[in-house]
Amino acid sequence: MTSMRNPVPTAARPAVADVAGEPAVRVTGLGHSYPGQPRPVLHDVSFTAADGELLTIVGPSGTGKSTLLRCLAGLLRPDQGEVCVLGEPVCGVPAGLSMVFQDYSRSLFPWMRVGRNVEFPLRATGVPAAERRERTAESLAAVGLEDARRKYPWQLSGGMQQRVAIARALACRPRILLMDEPFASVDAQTRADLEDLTLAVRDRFGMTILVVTHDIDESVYLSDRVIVLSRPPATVAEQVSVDLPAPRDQITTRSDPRFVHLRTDVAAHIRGDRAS
Ligand SMILES: Nc1ncnc2c1ncn2[C@@H]1O[C@H](COP(=O)(O)OP(=O)(O)OP(=O)(O)O)[C@@H](O)[C@H]1O
Repeated sequence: MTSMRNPVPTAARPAVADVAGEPAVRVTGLGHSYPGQPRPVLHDVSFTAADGELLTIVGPSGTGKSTLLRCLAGLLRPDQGEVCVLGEPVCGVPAGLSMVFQDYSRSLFPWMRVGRNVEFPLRATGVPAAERRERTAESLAAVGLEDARRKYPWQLSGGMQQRVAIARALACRPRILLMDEPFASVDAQTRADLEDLTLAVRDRFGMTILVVTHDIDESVYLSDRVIVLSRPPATVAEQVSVDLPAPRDQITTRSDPRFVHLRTDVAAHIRGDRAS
């Protein structure tokens, strides 16, 4: 497999507002119900993410993790509360925010070569051709796919396709990256590589990353903080700070006794065995 340890571009970020003293993401009293459903999915969800922080969001199956992420991305309008991204209330997809979905096969266009896929959002936002080429090359290099530019997505493995999806998000130079179960559809080794790629990207860009995952070990390995959602209607049951040293390493970090303690703690909070 191509090396994933290539440098991630430290490129200029899009011009987005920064409101002094505001966290990168602020969620206040968020509630959401789907039409026709007997009860709300989310109820009074509140938390913040600091600039450069990596948060994971975990919780029981079907509790509203993806719904929460879609509210943050401006894809769903909550019926209660407020989401602020970079100090601005969200009422549409915020500038400076990109999202990576679980299903890369549906998020990439099969009829476009990899390079075209990566530059697609840049074309849509009117980035000039020379800069599009530069950003596409940088982003593909960042995920170890510099040689795949002229291939079609269906000529790549699942893990490589997800790296293309990550490269496409990086090409937008986001301040905030949302990832919805991004590694759920790849094998264990590729998953570990993509986890390390995510940490490398965060370190290089200093971007704020929020990851929804079902995998408790992954949540502890990646996080500065784990947000545990309760059963529906979901609220924040617990926030677990992860004080494991950096840089993290798949072998050393996961065999650290503190890692084992933290994963047990998160698992207990998901099951509702442990009071806040
Ligand atoms: N578009 C929709 N219309 C109606 N109900 C929906 C819609 N999307 C999700 N739901 C319901 O909202 C609840 C939360 O779904 P969501 O996908 O946000 O949970 P999740 O925690 O991400 O799930 P999982 O753990 O299975 O990935 C579920 O009961 C789901 O059936």
